Amino acid sequence: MTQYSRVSGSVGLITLKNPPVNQLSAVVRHGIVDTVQKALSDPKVKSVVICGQNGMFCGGADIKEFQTLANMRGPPLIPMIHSIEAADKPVVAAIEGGAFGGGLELALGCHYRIAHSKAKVGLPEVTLGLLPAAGGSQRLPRLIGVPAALSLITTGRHITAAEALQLGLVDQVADHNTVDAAVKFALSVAGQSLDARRISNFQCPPVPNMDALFEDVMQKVRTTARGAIAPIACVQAVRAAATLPYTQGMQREKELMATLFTSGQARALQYCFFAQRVVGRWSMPSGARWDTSKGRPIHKAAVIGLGTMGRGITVALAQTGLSVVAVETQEKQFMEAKKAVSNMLERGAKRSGKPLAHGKITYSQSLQAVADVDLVIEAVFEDMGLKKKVFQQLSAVCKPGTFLCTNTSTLDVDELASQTHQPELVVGMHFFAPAHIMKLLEVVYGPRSSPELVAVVMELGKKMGKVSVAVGNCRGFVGNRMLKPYRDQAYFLLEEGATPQLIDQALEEFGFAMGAFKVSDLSGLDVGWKVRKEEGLVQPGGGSGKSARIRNGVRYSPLGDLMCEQGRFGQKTGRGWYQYDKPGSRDARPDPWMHSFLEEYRARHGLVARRISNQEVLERCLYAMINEGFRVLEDGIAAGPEDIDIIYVFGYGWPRHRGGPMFYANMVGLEIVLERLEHYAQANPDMPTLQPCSLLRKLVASGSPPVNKWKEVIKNVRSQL
Ligand SMILES: CC(C)(COP(=O)(O)OP(=O)(O)OC[C@H]1O[C@@H](n2cnc3c(N)ncnc32)[C@H](O)[C@@H]1OP(=O)(O)O)[C@@H](O)C(=O)NCCC(=O)NCCSC(=O)CC(=O)CCCCCCCCCCCCC(=O)O
Ligand SMILES: NC(=O)C1=CN([C@@H]2O[C@H](COP(=O)(O)OP(=O)(O)OC[C@H]3O[C@@H](n4cnc5c(N)ncnc54)[C@H](O)[C@@H]3O)[C@@H](O)[C@H]2O)C=CC1
Repeated sequence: MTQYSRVSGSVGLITLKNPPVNQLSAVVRHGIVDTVQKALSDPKVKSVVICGQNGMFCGGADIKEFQTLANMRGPPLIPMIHSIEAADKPVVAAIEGGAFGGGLELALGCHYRIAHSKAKVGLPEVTLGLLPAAGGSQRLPRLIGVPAALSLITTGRHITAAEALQLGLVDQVADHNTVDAAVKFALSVAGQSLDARRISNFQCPPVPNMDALFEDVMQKVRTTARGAIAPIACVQAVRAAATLPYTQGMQREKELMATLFTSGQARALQYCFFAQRVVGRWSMPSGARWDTSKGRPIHKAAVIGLGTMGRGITVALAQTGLSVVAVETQEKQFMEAKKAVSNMLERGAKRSGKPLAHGKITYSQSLQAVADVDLVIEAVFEDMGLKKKVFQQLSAVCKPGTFLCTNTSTLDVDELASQTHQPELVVGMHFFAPAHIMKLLEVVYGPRSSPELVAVVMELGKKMGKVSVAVGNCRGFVGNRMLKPYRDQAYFLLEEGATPQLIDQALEEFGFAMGAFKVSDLSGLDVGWKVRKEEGLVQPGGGSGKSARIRNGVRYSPLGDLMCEQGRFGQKTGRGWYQYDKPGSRDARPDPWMHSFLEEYRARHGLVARRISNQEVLERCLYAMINEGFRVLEDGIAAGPEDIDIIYVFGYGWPRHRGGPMFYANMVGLEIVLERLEHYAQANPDMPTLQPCSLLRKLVASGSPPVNKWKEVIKNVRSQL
């Protein structure tokens, strides 16, 4: 709703009131239309201020209304904003908190904008698969120029009030009460001509070499968009602003929006927006929940093992302002880690403009140094024997009540918990490399983990700027468990006739940041080799004949093992599925050696190469992964499909505009996914991961409900188990 009052004698004050972010729902738009009319027709009112309640101007259109066109009743935004701009009394936007999307477009329709120094503004529509289609794509370039508008609209980034002032997006920045400042300002401009204040009348500031600029930006956007269409439409809309009169530009904005609005990508991106918030409302099978479990403050933390992960975790903790004790036993690693952490902190400080967090870290080569910390994160080698020993030592050294966390990527968290005096105080904190940059944190609880600890760790994740997802304990948890069948299929396809390039290209065209083989080269083939050796799966030389490709009764590809035997560990050795200029280089080039290696391998195993289509690559890799996702849901390891999707979008390079694997399955059609899995399972009876999961069958039998209704079917399936 919207509140109206007259203040300081002659200022009409319109306050948007719609928690949580004063989003422009139909009722608010009604309110704005009515109150603006009231203010303009009241002779005592000489100027108008629009503000929002509870320190927030406006979070934009109500995204929930976008679910169906039928939801979008009420006055449309565009004429509403035009009538404000056309008013003959000055209208001032008082921006506290933030003005985003339609909220900023409303402010751009006002004649003046005053922002609080802590406020942020932006046009984030692109992140929802849309463009600023309430005139934003046409007014912003006219106000701040084409290059700056392109940067804001194609990225959706939020900027500070100071940057907005510098760009000319706001007229004044207030340090104290913004509404008071706006009212004062409104009094001072009452009666003044508004001719030069209506942005739709402006010409876009001229740009030298405009064609070249747009070509360059379009090229960059196409490269980074990974198949997303909204950033491209955003460039096209700004181009219309730069080249067409306002009314024609608005027509173009409308046409482009019509295409985006009903696209699957917009649905996927809006699903991700809400899914990201859903995962914060975690629950455990015991019934413990985010809103009934309280954590306690952490003042001092420790990291054990300063290799690749420990260094990043130390930085991430220090950047939250915590005191950190960093422990590494090997002298060489100890010295290198100190230097590396210091460099990472310096780079972080430069990037963020925040002060260095150096002083908060103390280094030690002894576990005794962690005696007084509140929380420990262990990041030593992925070796159960070693980790068990470390947990026994931690349990003896740490003060009672210390939370003990492991960064293991696959091992059993419960087994580690059972090494300690207080197993309820142990969880997994699974970071992703590089740990100070990657946004995902899988929080792995066991049957004995205390809700208090889960609350503490979820909160700590938030402080580190992570998207934290609470999941149950099983091998590989959610992310790595689902990755295994995906990777296995990629290997099997190589055996059957594909090349690493063919598979990676299909996956990258789908939108993955990197294909399966480039990821494997990046993380190192030796990591999986070590695990497979420990599991007794590796036979030197790979064996020969069909039986060599069956281990424990299921299909197995020894290709990765053979690569490792040849020292091809990936980027670190300069050779892997691709070749690199030198060890450590990142520029992957196809390696002709691979061709003869695969030919010889196929001959040895009696395999005849066949043509593999992109469609088969996608169906086998993605549907195998999705099938495992259904098993994860059935087993209760993830609370809902949103948890899986957010893990994949933030941790595994899944294209956000496809919404995550489970949302994607829903978009493709569950009956189609089921039919294709049945087809591939029949052709490959030795690949049990292709056998459709019973939850998938149940969902199809229940009429393939939309993803937000799966939980009901899952509940039924679990209650029958
Ligand atoms: C605002 C924030 C920065 C606040 O952040 P924070 O404090 O961290 O809180 P959150 O946890 O994020 O959010 C709290 C709570 O609020 C909910 N929420 C936030 N924003 C919105 C919103 N805009 N709508 C609804 N709900 C919102 C959020 O979900 C949380 O609730 P919970 O889920 O219950 O936990 C941050 O929230 C933020 O960034 N918000 C989003 C800002 C944003 O992206 N705004 C842009 C929205 S899109 C927009 O404005 C577009 C337009 O205005 C254009 C409209 C033009 C319309 C024209 C339509 C033409 C259609 C043509 C079709 C033709 C087809 C045909 O005819 O065929
Ligand atoms: N590398 C990756 O991409 C990811 C790794 N992980 C997990 O993180 C953990 C660490 O992995 P990395 O950092 O890659 O390993 P790493 O090999 O780079 O580092 C491990 C470090 O632990 C040290 N260490 C060994 N025993 C120790 C002890 N008793 N006390 C103190 N330090 C000790 C080693 O000297 C080494 O510096 C593993 O469990 C791994 O599975 C999790 C996510 C991603």
